[in-house]
Order: sequence, then C-alpha cells, then structure tokens
Amino acid sequence: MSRLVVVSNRVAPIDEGKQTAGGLAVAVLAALKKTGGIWFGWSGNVVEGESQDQPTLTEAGRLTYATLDLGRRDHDEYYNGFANQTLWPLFHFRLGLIAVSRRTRQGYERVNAWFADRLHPLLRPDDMIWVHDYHLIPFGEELRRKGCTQRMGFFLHTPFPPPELITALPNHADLIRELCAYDLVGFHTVTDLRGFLDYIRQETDGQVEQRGDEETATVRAFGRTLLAKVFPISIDTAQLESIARTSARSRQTERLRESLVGRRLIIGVDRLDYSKGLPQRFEAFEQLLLSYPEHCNRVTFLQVAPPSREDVPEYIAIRRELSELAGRINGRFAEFDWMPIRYLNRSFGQRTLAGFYRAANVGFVTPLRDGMNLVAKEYVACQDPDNPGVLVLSQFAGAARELEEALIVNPFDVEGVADALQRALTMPLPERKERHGALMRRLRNHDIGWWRESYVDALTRAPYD
Ligand SMILES: O=P(O)(O)OC[C@H]1O[C@H](O[C@H]2O[C@H](CO)[C@@H](O)[C@H](O)[C@H]2O)[C@H](O)[C@@H](O)[C@@H]1O
Ligand SMILES: O=c1ccn([C@@H]2O[C@H](COP(=O)(O)OP(=O)(O)O)[C@@H](O)[C@H]2O)c(=O)[nH]1
Repeated sequence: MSRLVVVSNRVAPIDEGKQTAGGLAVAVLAALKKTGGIWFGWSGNVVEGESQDQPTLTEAGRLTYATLDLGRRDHDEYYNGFANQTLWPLFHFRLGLIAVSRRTRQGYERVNAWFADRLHPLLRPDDMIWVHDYHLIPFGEELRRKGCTQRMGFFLHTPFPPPELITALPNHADLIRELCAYDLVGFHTVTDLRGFLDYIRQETDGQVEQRGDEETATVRAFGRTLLAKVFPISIDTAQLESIARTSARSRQTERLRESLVGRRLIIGVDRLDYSKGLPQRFEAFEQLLLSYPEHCNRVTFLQVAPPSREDVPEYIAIRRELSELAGRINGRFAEFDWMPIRYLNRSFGQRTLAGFYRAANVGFVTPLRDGMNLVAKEYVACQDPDNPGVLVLSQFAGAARELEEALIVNPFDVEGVADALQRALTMPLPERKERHGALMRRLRNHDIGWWRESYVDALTRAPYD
C-alpha cells in the first residue's frame, strides 16, 4: 500500500499529553495514527527572521512529523493575513469582515510554494498526498509545477460558500484553478459541494457531471479532471465513549459536580472565534433566565473558550465583547452563592473535556457557520446512555446534517434558542434516550475511521480521467 503523506498548516502537538484546540488536528491525528506516514506542516512556532530552512523530522511510532517554524513576515502574511483575514471570513459568509490586500495574497502564494519546495525532497513516487484546508489551496499546483504526478487530494474543513460570495475575492478564479490541481476535493456537506459545483458551472467553461447521490461529481475544468465528493468528518466514537466512562469519575469531573451543588449544567466548548456565535449564545442564556426565571440559581452555563488567532484584530474584538457580555449578564443575575456564566479563556485536554461533557445536561453548540463542529459529536459520544444530556445545535453547523435528533436551532433567533434550552432542560428521560440512541447509531457507523477510509479509498482510485 502507498505511503500516506498528510499536509496541513496545523499539526497536532507531538507531545500527546499536550492540549489541542482545533478539530482538524484532533481528527487528523486520530486518522493518521491508524495508517502511519508523514505529517508535514507548520510547527506552531514563529521565529524572528526567515522561516526555517529544512523541516525538523520527529518519529512517533509509525508516524513521522516534518515541521517548519515560520518567520514573522510569512506568518503575518500567510496565516494571520490571507488565510485568516480573507479566506476564513469569506468561507464563513462574513463578507463584511474580509480584508483584501495584494501583499497578503502574494505572501500566501509564496509560503505555499515554499512549503511545497520543502516537502518535495521527502516524497516517493508512489506516495498519496492528502492536503488539508484553506491555508494550503495552492500547495498541490505548486507540487505539480515541480513535476509531481502522485495522487493528490485536498479536504476543505470550512464551509464552501455560494459563488456569489466567492466572487467578492479578487482573482477568485486563480484560487479555484488551484483547487482543480488535485485529483480529489472533499467537503463536509452537500451544501459545501454545491457551492463549489455552482462556481464551476457559473464562473468557468468547465463541466460538472453529478452522480445520482448528490454527494459526488466529476469536474472537468482548467484542463483537469477531478472528483469532488462529500466526506463528513467525525470522531473516534468508541474511544471517546470509553474515555468518558472513565472520566465520569475523575477528580476534575468530581470537582465540577461538587461546585454545582445540585444545579443543572449547560456546556459550550469553542475556540474563541466570531464564527462560533458566542455573543448570541450568551444572550440566549440570558433570555432563558428572563423567560423561564425558575432556572435562576438552578442552572449554570460553563463556556470554555480558549483564545485563538490572537494577532487578528477581529479576534481581539470578540474577546473584549464576550468578557463584557459575561460580566454584564453575571452582574445582572448573580446571587452571592451563584454565578450564572462561568466563562473560561483556557483550553482543556480531551480527557477532562470528556468528563465535563458527561456531567452536562445540555451541550450548547450554536455557531453562525461551521464546517463540521466536532464538539457537537464529542458531546453526544460522551453521554451516559442511561441518562443522556441533550444537544442544542445550530442549523448552520455542518454537523446538523447528520445529527438530526439534536434540538436544531437558528443561532440568530435568541428567543428561539432560549426556548430550545428550556425544552432540553425539561425533556423527559425516554425522549432523551431515544434521541441519544439514534445519534449514537450514526456516530458509531460514521466515525473517524470511516471518514479516513472512505477518503483514502477514493484517492486510491485517482486519476479520474
Ligand atoms: O489552526 P487554528 O488557526 O488554531 O484553528 C483551528 C482549526 O480551526 C478550523 O477547524 C475546522 O476543522 C474542523 C475539523 O474538520 C471542523 O469541525 C470545524 O468546523 C472547522 O472550523 C480550521 O478549519 C482548521 O484548519 C484549524 O486548524
Ligand atoms: O479546550 C479545548 C477546546 C477544544 N478542544 C478540541 O478542539 C476541537 C474543536 O473542533 P471543532 O470542530 O469543534 O471546531 P474548530 O475549533 O476546529 O473550528 C474539538 O476536538 C475539541 O475537543 C480541546 O481539545 N480543548
């Protein structure tokens, strides 16, 4: 079997005990552990001066990490700039937040070419190369320019918006041409795939041949033939179930339970990102206390929100906004022995989170737009099947496509979300068990192994012309 070479901007910390916040790293680590191979990407370090010339190679079992430090200019233009101030808001339907600059676009292209140069000498002719996410769209075309003919796939972890939004990006056709250099392009949902196919139909001379199932299409564009397909990412369901059983009795979970002194718990876990809908979520919790005052002093909302992309102005702004909002709501409702919102700007490891999820009566996941949202799936997998909590989930998370038995909400409708919280907090046990059982059946069938195998299997069949 061919060796798998995974390329992503974010590589999970090599030291496994370290906490990761970000679904891509969590999921790719779970997938790569099974097959072994190379994981190539940014080390997470920013250095003064030039980016690191040669990758640092670290062996961990059957997996070799090849990582590079980024120089400050590269990091600013490629990661903070084009990736996170242009593509991220664009792909999350936030045209009002996009920054357009030739300097960062050039930096993005330059760093992609530079990354490709560094990986090239490590490649073998029969490798399969699997590139991840919006930071690295031009990477495949850069490798092709060097003569690489290996099978190459790309997976987009964010949403892909309709062409009406993509065309707001100057030189958008170049980005889509770069995407077409891959043999296989994967998306989380049918909606994301449709955005891509509509772009090809409306903005290029290319052709789309859609298969009957709506989830697969052959695309002929920019002189290439590729397969575009839906592969909803998932979690290591069985492992999480088992971790959650153990963590239910961990010291930290016990401490959390004791601190609640019998109150119900609502939990949210998100990177501190404007796409996650946190201000609206805090307001919905406030509305719960206003509309259903019987919950005052009886429910606690724990929001874990580790800071993310802290050099980007919009992330500095959302952090300030949330601190003020939590302070205002707590000031309004708190009692001398009860703080309604526990708002934590720090991250926790997966084991600790598993215990916290299990202790929570409600999983509160309300992004304004999200590629998938693994937290939603993790919350479900960590419940006690004999007394499960209820997931309140935004219709705009990719996960809502599969997790139909959650209480699906519109995160912009603060009063509607408060009503859903009320329904979750008062849902009878038989209904909770039925919903949880249905959700778990899907998560067991479609776990991270299924995601990896279906993607790799499709890539193995390339080329498609
Ligand atoms: O690497 P960072 O800038 O720290 O950000 C963390 C990751 O955020 C995004 O995650 C996405 O991938 C998840 C798994 O597919 C998905 O569930 C979630 O909806 C996405 O937001 C980003 O796309 C990753 O590249 C980042 O590493
Ligand atoms: O303190 C934290 C917060 C989050 N996460 C993990 O980070 C991932 C977040 O992925 P998700 O798809 O929900 O969103 P993303 O951050 O990738 O946009 C999940 O696996 C979380 O368990 C974590 O390990 N510690």
